[in-house]
Amino acid sequence: MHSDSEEEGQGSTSNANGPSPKKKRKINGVVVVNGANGRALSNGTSNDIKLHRTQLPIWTGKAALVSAVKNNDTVVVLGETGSGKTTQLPQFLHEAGLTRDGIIAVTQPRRVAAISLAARVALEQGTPLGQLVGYNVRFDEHTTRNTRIKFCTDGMLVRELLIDSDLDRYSVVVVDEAHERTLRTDMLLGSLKRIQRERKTGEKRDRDGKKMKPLKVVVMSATLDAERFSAFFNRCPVLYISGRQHPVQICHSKTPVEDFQDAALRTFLQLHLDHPPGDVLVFLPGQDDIESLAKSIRAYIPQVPPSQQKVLVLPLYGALPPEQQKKIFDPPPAGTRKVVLATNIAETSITIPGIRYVIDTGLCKERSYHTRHGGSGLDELLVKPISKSSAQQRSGRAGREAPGTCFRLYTEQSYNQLTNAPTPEIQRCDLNSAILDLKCLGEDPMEFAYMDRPLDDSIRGSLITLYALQALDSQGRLTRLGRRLASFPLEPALSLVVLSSQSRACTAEILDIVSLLTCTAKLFIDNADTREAAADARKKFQHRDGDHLTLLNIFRSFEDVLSSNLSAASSQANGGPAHTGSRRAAREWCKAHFLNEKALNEATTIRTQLRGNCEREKIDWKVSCGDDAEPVLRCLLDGLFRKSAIKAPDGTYRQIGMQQVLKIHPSSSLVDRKPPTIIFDELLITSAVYARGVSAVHSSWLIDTPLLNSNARGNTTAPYTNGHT
Ligand SMILES: Nc1ncnc2c1ncn2[C@@H]1O[C@H](COP(=O)(O)OP(=O)(O)OP(=O)(O)O)[C@@H](O)[C@H]1O
Repeated sequence: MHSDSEEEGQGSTSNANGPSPKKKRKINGVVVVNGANGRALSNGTSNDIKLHRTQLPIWTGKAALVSAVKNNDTVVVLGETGSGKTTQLPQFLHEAGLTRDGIIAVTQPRRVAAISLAARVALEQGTPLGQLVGYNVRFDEHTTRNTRIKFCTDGMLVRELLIDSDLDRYSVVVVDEAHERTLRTDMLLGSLKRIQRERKTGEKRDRDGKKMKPLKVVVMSATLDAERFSAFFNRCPVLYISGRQHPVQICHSKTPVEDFQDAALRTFLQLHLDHPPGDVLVFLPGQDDIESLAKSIRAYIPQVPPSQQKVLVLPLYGALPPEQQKKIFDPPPAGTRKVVLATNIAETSITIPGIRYVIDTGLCKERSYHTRHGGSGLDELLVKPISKSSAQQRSGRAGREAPGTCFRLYTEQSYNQLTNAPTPEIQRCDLNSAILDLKCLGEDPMEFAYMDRPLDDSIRGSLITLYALQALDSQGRLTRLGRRLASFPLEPALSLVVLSSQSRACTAEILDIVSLLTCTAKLFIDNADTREAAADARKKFQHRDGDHLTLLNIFRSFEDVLSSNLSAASSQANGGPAHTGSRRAAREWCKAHFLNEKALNEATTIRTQLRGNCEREKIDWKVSCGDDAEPVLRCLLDGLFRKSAIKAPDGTYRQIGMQQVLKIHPSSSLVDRKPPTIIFDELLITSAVYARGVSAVHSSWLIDTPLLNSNARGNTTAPYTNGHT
């Protein structure tokens, strides 16, 4: 099946893709830390844990690392996967007294990593999670006043910046997995540079007027482009931790793979039958691929010899509710092989106990945004080959606790042709929210310290959108409305929908709709075989004005099922635990209507948070417009006016302000009715450009939208082009 086997080795020899040790020493201010190799960790006693810590490659470099951080504002730390960077460095700094004046924040691109790392480090420190060591991710925070090491998503730290622009509670910020270059990581890097300067020069004072303590920054990754990060932070020192804990044998496909699903299935079955015990982690591009491979594995397993039929298949993707995600960390029943089917959310930082084998399809899903005319709302999720750094991270997951093997379902030649690192997200995503956050931080988005600057067209497009949303005034200054919009954990356009629900007296309806629009899990779970049955079952929810009000009907019917089966109705009204019987009824109801219960539960959680946001903004979220659809549609139009379109004589639509030609997606309830004017949630390119999530609005309502008003004034672009083009 596979050949071209090579080993990504142990000890201080670097792997084929990394720089040679000699070259490493040449880099500006470099300190080379040589690591030792370790034995597998048992998860058990404190002695085991102490022993494990001392055996990690990073351990011998402890003193050098601590002194480098003490003596420099910023250091870049580069080390192989599993060398101990993420779990140990924060503990070293804490033990060396760097938390006396503030907290250490350790940022992660993904919430699952932040939560599991906090749990691990709390265990290593021998304290309950949430005390000395805690975490903060969207919709979930476990910290106390005593927390000194806080794992958080990069997005949460950016949100904290909006409240405390100097991060004065923090003494050190560790930006982990910086090579992933998420939008929030890049925003953080630029902001941290500013904060360091302001704290150092005394430009900003603390609440008592005293000069603030310097902020230390540590930028970490296994694979990042160290010199670029060093150059960005004024040529700061780079520290290398050489050595990984356990070797990983790499096997490439001999020939190119045509069908990655089929290849992943075969590879899994073959290794399951031929290889010694050990759990398996398979990397796939998306949720659909995961569900389909899970189905195939479950279908094939009954055909293998009975002694080998014990296989536990566990999915892992972003939209999966946290309690389901956590299951991957549990040991499987005795004699069972666990196989985790994951997207790239399992690629960095996390250690899934038991994993000895990785199967890497070499593919991921990447979002890219069309910047034309300031963003037509055309967001594409494309399956793309991963980068070399992702491939290395993926293989690294096999050698966390013991030697492992990684089967790459692509040839060595294909591997060599991969790009070194992914394109920074800031250069391929919608920037509206990021630019609004920068404005709230008092930054000029055209002058911000980007590591990689987005296209000027993208920045300008977002400025125009924010102006049209009235988040900025004609001078490009942040308005009071803009600051309010930024206080919601939503896209600015949806924040505006929520805010305008106050004056239109329909906040209850709008929060239900926006919560469902925001949740990550898919609501509709039909496939080609069940599409007709699903459409029939859901017909009763259809609203004549379109998909948004249909969503509202679905959410409300779901809640009716829950509450009519609740023995204690009050517990549910508070968002408290629902009765098991009502849960069961809700599950069956969802199944009968081909709806994803997870999505509805997620929307319920989001709504609870949004209600909290409304309370802080003094908006009464209980106010309802009853059965009147008009206020709801008008609110949606207030925020989504850039996603409105008018019917052309040929039955297609023209997006207002962009002239984008589009059609209504077949999944919409309005596909046959084709009303004269529509709003939509997103555009999708397949054989044509389709609008999805469509509602009918009155053409006359468009007159009131900021888009037409500002166009009429002829000045949508004027304030931002001067001096910036
Ligand atoms: N949750 C966990 N359960 C068991 N062992 C763990 C856990 N987290 C970390 N470890 C152990 O600690 C080692 C070091 O993990 P750590 O995350 O610090 O490495 P790293 O250098 O940051 O790697 P990466 O860049 O891949 O995240 C792992 O290889 C593993 O042996």
